[in-house]
Amino acid sequence: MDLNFFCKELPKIELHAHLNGSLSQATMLQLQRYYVDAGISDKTNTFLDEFQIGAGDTRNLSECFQVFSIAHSLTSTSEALVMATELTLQEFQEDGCCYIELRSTPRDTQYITKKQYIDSIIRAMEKPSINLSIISKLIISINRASQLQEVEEIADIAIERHKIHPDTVVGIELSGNPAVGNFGDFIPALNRARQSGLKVTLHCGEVCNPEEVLEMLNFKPERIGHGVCIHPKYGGTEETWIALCQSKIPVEVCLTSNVNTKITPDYESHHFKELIEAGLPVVLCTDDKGVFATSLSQEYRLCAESFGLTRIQVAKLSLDAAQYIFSEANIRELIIGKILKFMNDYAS
Ligand SMILES: CNc1ncnc2c1ncn2[C@@H]1O[C@H](COP(=O)(O)O)[C@@H](O)[C@H]1O
Ligand SMILES: [Zn+2]
Repeated sequence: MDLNFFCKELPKIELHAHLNGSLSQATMLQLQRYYVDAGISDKTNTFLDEFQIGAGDTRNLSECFQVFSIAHSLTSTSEALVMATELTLQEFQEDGCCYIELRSTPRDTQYITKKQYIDSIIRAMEKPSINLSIISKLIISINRASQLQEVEEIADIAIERHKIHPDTVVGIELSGNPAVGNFGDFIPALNRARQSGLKVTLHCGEVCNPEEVLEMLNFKPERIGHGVCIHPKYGGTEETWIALCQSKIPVEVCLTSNVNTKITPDYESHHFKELIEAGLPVVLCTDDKGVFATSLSQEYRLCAESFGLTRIQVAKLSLDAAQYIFSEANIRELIIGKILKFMNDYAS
């Protein structure tokens, strides 16, 4: 079986995808059309080209964060959010993804409140207007640039919505420009969310900041995103690496995101290798498939090619990912069944 085809057909699990960064060009065009038809848009139209950051792009990590405002201007109403969520879930499904934990940062817009923002995504996940078989869950994001009052407000919304929709709202996370804000300031809100039953994942080690990495690992999140600057070879220290190895916290690995934002020089020198060699749990993820022009199956293929993985090793990555989802055991069993069936069919 051709590797491309194998990676696409393999039932996969996406655990690190930002809604607004995941919008494809096709979805953005459809959203644009919706705004024009509804008579509520005059912006963004000419900027869609600037949304993609491919290999060789000269933007640095901080500059990359500016592109999200283009997507944000296309997800400012309830209808647009429902559309954006449904179309994105459909794309992941068509790429062979059977389970996704999509994440997004609630925003007050000209048209909706933060609560309405979250409720629109929940509605699209629980009662989609199109036929979707992919299992979808929501992780609510807090942006590191937010003021403390806003952080508490988002934690409150996450706690409240988790109570009403415990099977849909499964986690809370910290993201945004890693050069901004201090992790310590977010601990009280994250602790409250955790006490209410929400799982926690943190963007960790996207820039060199060993003190913060240690603080984050001490917090014992259920997962971390990226984990680049943890190994001494990549901007971490002996101490941060030992702390990660001892913690055994699963790392959401985003190969193309790290290469395109130039945190990692190329695929072959990605810290995926060190993580695997140390026996640490990893999950391949896309981060922002729209911004970085990738897909989950492409991430699997790139990983297989860069590190010389066999088909069984590739399938095992997806199977292992089932252990780190935020959903209950019954969902885990369901996904494991799908992946094992694929592996058995492939072997026979
Ligand atoms: C490239 N690495 C990254 N590092 C940190 N945060 C990132 C990110 N990529 C995306 N985001 C976070 O996700 C938001 C867009 O999706 P939502 O509006 O939440 O759906 C960005 O504004 C940023 O806060
Ligand atoms: Zn991310």
